[in-house]
Amino acid sequence: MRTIVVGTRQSALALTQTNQVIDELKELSRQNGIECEFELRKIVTKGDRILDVTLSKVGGKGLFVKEIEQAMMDKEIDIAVHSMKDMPFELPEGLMVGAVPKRQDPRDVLITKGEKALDELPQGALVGTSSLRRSSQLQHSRPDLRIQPVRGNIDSRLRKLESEGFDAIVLAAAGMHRIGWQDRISAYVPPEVCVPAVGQGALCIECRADDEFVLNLLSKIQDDDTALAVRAERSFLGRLNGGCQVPLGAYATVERTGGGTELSLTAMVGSPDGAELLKETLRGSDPEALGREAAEKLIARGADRILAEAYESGQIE
Ligand SMILES: NCc1[nH]cc(CCC(=O)O)c1CC(=O)O
Repeated sequence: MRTIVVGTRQSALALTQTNQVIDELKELSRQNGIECEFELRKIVTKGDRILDVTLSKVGGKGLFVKEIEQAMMDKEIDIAVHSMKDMPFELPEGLMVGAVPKRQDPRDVLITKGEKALDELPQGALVGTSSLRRSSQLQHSRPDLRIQPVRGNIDSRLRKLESEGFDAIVLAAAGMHRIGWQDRISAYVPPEVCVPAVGQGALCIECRADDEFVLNLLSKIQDDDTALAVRAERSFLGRLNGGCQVPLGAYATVERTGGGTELSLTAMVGSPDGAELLKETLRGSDPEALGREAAEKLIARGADRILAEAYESGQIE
């Protein structure tokens, strides 16, 4: 019987979402008569070892993913469960996205002291986020807000809400729901106000491209609509050169009509201070073409210049 070794980071979120996927895969393999067992292997990544350093100074997003991918190429592990939004645009040769399960809530949320929506925060409120995408869009609708970086895993960011005097911090709804802390969410920020990060709320199950057994198993957990939406969003990301330390976001939804599938993609690029905010919403049926088209429309309006300027001050989600 095949034992599938699942690599994971050790954060509360990584462990929880990996275990949730393993439970689902166990059930799906039983239903489909696929004989296998699962084993969890914890991996400490460079990103985890240097959680208090500004990530842009040490090389950016792939930091949470690279060592896990190396372990997969070395056959120490067979699959890994990542947050889709942490995935760099390009995967290493020999690895692939084996499946994209059904997406969780893609929205950003505010965690405040007391129940407060964005427009109820006091004048000049101190808001914690290290994401230029979030700061750009929040400052665009509330220029009075003071934004300050806050890093660390979800649990340490929540502690910093108290210890560092923030009026609010911004997190992804999906993470809070997955670890069962939805009660701490004070308000949901609508995607019209804050376009989510590319892939936010979705998971990526990565595997070796030649592992037929695993690919067959993973096909059972794939959600086709989520996979299509994420392809459109990531095509946009790829066309704008993939940097995730930059203020861009994209969110796609899928509608199945009688005739076929239609995607709607909203993409944004903004300056970190929110003074400039460009958005496009497009519809179409080819996810890659839609992402490219959105990028080209935004580039024609100056997105390249905004991103180049923001890159200098690069921070990270
Ligand atoms: N930036 C880190 C990160 N990567 C994935 C999530 C959880 C949400 C998701 O899976 O999209 C988070 C935390 C957050 O942004 O609040």
